[in-house]
Amino acid sequence: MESTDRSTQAKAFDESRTGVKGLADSGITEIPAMFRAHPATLTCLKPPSPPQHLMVPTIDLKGGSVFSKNQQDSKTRQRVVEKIGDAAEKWGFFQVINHGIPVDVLERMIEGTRGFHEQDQEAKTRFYSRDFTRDLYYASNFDLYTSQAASWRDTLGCYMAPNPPRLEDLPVVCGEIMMEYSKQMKNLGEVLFELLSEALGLNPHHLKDMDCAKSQVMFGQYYPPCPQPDLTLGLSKHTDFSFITILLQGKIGGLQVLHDQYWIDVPPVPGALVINIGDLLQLISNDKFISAEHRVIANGSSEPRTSVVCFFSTFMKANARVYGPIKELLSNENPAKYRDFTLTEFSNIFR
Ligand SMILES: O=C(O)CCC(=O)C(=O)O
Ligand SMILES: [Fe+2]
Repeated sequence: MESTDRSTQAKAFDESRTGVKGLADSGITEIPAMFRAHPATLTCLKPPSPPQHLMVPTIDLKGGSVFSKNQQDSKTRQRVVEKIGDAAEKWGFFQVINHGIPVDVLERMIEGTRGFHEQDQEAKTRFYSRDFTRDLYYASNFDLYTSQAASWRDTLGCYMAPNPPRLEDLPVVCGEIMMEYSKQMKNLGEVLFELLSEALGLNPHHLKDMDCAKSQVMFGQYYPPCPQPDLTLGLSKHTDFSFITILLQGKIGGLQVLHDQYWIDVPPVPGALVINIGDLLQLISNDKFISAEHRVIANGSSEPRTSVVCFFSTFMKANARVYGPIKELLSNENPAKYRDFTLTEFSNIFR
């Protein structure tokens, strides 16, 4: 496709403000050319099957033992710390169960997100924006004008912390559950940063004291059924610009992580949350933990796929705070692999 065609199509799509859901609802049987992925990407969608034993680790946080400071639970906690450290080093991804967040909160968050994307177009379009520094926006494809091909997905984005939005500024259909879910994410995030600090051999408060748990951005991702799922992606391969990311997937799979040259499915596990290490934690851990590439294949089912992503990150907001490899982790044998960056510099690179 000519690049001018591509940008004309992208502009018309953008100006329609109806997102990919609008295209899917119009009943098209072929996806527009601007969504067709490059042949090399498409080949990569049919990779050789990975060996059976390669599975993203699932870690049981066993409520009480990880959350309490009880002495007799310290052995269980130590084992959890080891498993988390191992997963963060080798995979950059793991799932957690028994994390303490009630199932009904997870379900209501998925339903709320779906409700946002499935409400009347007018109710949604008033939030439509390509200014991703805004506190709240609904849009399709952050990189609409720059990517090789667009992806089959719409997004509701919101900065939730440290300055939470006002309930009255949030969409009615999902505002309350977003506020509640964000509090739950803060609590779980703090527990995870404690465990990750210990896994790095640091005191449990180290990462929290560096403000890793302070900023939160939430994405309500919506992947409508795609008429030609073999020709595009739901979300192209990327790493996350965050310290960590907590992902809630609905019932429909599609998330894959790149591990040992294989694309490995991360199947939805009822009640579980997926945790992944982002670029910022890879940087401050001096590559001890890895920010793994991942992607979402286009949704070939007849139901929409919904996921809720909570990034511990300032994302596109300007922030002068400086981060570099943690000094306590460095030695003659392990010199710093990165220089110090401000978060603003980092987000410009990411952009
Ligand atoms: O929807 C998903 O399962 C993954 C989303 C994701 O990777 C992201 O938003 O960065
Ligand atoms: Fe991601």
